[in-house]
Amino acid sequence: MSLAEDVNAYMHAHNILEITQAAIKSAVKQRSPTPAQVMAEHLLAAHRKSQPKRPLVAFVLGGPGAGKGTQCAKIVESLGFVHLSAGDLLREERKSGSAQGAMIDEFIKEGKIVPVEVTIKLLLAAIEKADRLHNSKLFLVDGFPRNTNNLAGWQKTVGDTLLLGGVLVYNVEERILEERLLERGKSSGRTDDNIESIKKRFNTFKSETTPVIEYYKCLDLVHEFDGARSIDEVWTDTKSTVQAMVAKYESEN
Ligand SMILES: Nc1ncnc2c1ncn2[C@@H]1O[C@H](COP(=O)(O)OP(=O)(O)OP(=O)(O)O)[C@@H](O)[C@H]1O
Ligand SMILES: O=c1ccn([C@@H]2O[C@H](COP(=O)(O)O)[C@@H](O)[C@H]2O)c(=O)[nH]1
Repeated sequence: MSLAEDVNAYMHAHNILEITQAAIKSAVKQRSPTPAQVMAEHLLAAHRKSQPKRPLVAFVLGGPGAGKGTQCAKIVESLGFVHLSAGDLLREERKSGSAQGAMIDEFIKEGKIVPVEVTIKLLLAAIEKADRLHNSKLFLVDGFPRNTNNLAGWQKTVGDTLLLGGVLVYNVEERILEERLLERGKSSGRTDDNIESIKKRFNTFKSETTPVIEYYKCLDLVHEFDGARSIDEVWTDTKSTVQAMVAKYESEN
């Protein structure tokens, strides 16, 4: 085969003429003074659309008792996300009775952050299972990343294989959080819904989780909510934010 034939065959096999013509059309349509830029953007968008969809992840953060789980349940019900609570996964793992289970138990009671390798392994296994069994593409990761070590672990292990659409952050003052958690503690059976653990969890949130939120603010990924309002008021804002996040994801992927 000659070089010209080879080139022709390649162009035909990969629709290069059609792709290039569409890029040229979009530059001409816009009468852009920078056609190369418009064409490059068009080609990139076309490439992204042709790739298999990366799952979308939204992190959900806020102090203990801020209403993360409550809002996540509503997002699942109304917008079809899969909810993965890092705390729930750790509590489930704790039941295993292994040495790791005992370690998790101790960390939870003390309000300390479990080593990132343990949490990421549980999160990724749950994401892979939901993707494989139900082709789920929308995930809420609730209560993670809890500190900068979690953040680094996520970036190293997950990188760009999942698309971070945003970080939902619920702000509530400690006085209200304490009331909510003590009330929840009457029936939750959680070993950390007592005043000693609650104080420790507040300290961990302030010293370790706040820097993570600040980091994502710098990337313009944070959506903050006043979580002290009624559940329905918080939901109204949450819903419109998450709907916009999904719409952007669907249009770009
Ligand atoms: N907006 C709200 N107003 C009043 N009570 C609320 C509100 N949101 C949640 N609650 C109640 O506060 C308690 C804590 O809520 P939730 O479990 O959703 O918080 P969380 O942030 O997931 O907590 P944690 O981090 O400890 O798991 C629950 O008993 C819940 O019913
Ligand atoms: O990424 C995480 C998430 C949670 N933990 C530990 O679990 C408890 C309870 O978490 P909730 O989100 O309130 O259910 C938390 O205080 C940590 O001890 C963790 O280590 N890493």
